[in-house]
Amino acid sequence: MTETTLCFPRRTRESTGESIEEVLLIEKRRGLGDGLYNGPGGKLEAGETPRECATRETREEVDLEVDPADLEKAGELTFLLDGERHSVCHVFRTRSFSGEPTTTAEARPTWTPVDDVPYDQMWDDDHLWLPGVLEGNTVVGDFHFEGGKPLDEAEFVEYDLKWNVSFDE
Ligand SMILES: COc1nc(N)nc2c1ncn2[C@H]1C[C@H](O)[C@@H](COP(=O)(O)OP(=O)(O)OP(=O)(O)O)O1
Repeated sequence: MTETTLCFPRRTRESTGESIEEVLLIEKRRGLGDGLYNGPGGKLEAGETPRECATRETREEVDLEVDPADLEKAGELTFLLDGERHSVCHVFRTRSFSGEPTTTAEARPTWTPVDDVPYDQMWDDDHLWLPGVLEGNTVVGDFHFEGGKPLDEAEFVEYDLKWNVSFDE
């Protein structure tokens, strides 16, 4: 069972008198979920906390600096494959970052209006939990996939969600 992270940087952009709420998404260019839109993130390395992992992955994937202490835990998602726990993903959001997101070999970043998130080009479970997370809620979820590895070729079959949970981290 693997622990992973996702980080969703947020900003409010002013444009011709309008405030536009945006989230930084990446188009993943390799690895699990290649070709899908997601937040920056990846697997925890030995000795790393989820916050440290989210910070490192955001730097490595899009060259954006976030401080682990500025990350707000927004979700804990368990992905099950054929009844076995495949991975647990710690989801963070933040409005505090420095630098400009940059395309790397791993990811192509795009500031995306929260009303225009391309759920049809994301993992099948994302439309169930990401809108609530982008509205400021917290969530714990179990997502069941079937059909064998890799996870991104398996079929999403069912889920269970609990909203507005508290996280100690
Ligand atoms: C199953 O649904 C998923 N939804 C979303 N939104 N994100 C997911 C799902 N399953 C996995 N992920 C995320 C979790 C991680 O951020 C990445 C996968 O990370 P992994 O580490 O396995 O893949 P790589 O980026 O190739 O590896 P590195 O850690 O070496 O960067 O997908």
